[in-house]
Amino acid sequence: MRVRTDETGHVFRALTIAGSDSGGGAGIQADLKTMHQFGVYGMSVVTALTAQNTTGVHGVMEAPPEFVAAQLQAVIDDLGVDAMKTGMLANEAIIATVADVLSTAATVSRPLVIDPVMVAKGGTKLIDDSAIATLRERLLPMAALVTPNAPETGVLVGASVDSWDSVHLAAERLAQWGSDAVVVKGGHLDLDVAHAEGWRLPAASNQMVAVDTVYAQGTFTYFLTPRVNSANTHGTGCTFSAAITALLAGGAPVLDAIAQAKAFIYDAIVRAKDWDVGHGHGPTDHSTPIPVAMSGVTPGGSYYYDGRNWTRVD
Ligand SMILES: Nc1ncnc2c1ncn2[C@@H]1O[C@H](COP(=O)(O)OP(=O)(O)OP(=O)(O)O)[C@@H](O)[C@H]1O
Ligand SMILES: Cc1ncc(COP(=O)(O)O)c(N)n1
Repeated sequence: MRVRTDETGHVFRALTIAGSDSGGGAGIQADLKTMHQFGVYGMSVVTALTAQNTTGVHGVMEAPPEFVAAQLQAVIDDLGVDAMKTGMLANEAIIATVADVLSTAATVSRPLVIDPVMVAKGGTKLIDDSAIATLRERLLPMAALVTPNAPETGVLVGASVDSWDSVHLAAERLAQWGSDAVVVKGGHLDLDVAHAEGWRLPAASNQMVAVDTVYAQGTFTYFLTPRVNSANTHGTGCTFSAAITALLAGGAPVLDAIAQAKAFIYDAIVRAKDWDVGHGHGPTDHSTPIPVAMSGVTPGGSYYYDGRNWTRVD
């Protein structure tokens, strides 16, 4: 994909502030591959190195907070940022440093997506427990969007998220911390929500859906795809939030960006379903073609993507 520009020749730039995954499926590597695929110039601030592969995280080395600040300042001072995301932030000192730098830079006016990465697939913690409050108090108020999965949502609001009602309640509570929008990702949620919501899913669908629930300005909007039965889902959360960030860098409205990113991650999981990359949870296919944009998503609607088209199902 060629780098995209606007009519004045401005190259769209996106920044990821995250950890390195030596296995290339998640973290900084997934983010940069995804941004590149969306035609956006990607930049990175590395918070931690992980010795990681598809079987798990075998070691972590955190960057000194001053060096995270130095990377961030270097990018902001010279290249400029149209949208940015955070992933693995590792500890409280790094979170406070990122918040300090962003709140003094003009960059803070750019959309910030927070993917509150907490635990890797194999169970290794990627952030200290003591850092959660700082993330909530310092970073969420700056966010255009926060993208927790169900367990992360539960940790952030201090209540378990394991029923359809609890998803709604938690999304509302999370928004009170100041993020303009919240998406509770449904990769970990195996609920019969289609039935609960009365969605009219296409007859061909097997009703097993992965639902992402968006809460913004007092309204819930839902994005659904079939649930893919695959072991290769390493880095889905990183890839999804990086795609949203790339689209925001190009000026897309947040709901349209979430829809297109949701279609992208679905296609990327489907394309990598039978891959034999590694012996554990393999990566998704970051070279997936960009799915058609769905512009003008109506807040409050429910939308289903089947790998080709979006259908309104509410
Ligand atoms: N099996 C699946 N089939 C279809 N979509 C999925 C599947 N698993 C995850 N997704 C989608 O991928 C995106 C990331 O969701 P998920 O809840 O898995 O995030 P995550 O927990 O941060 O990622 P990970 O589980 O890799 O740490 C969401 O849009 C979600 O709906
Ligand atoms: C460095 C790093 N960052 C994030 C994740 C989680 O990835 P995801 O939630 O996308 O699977 C990971 N495993 N490693």
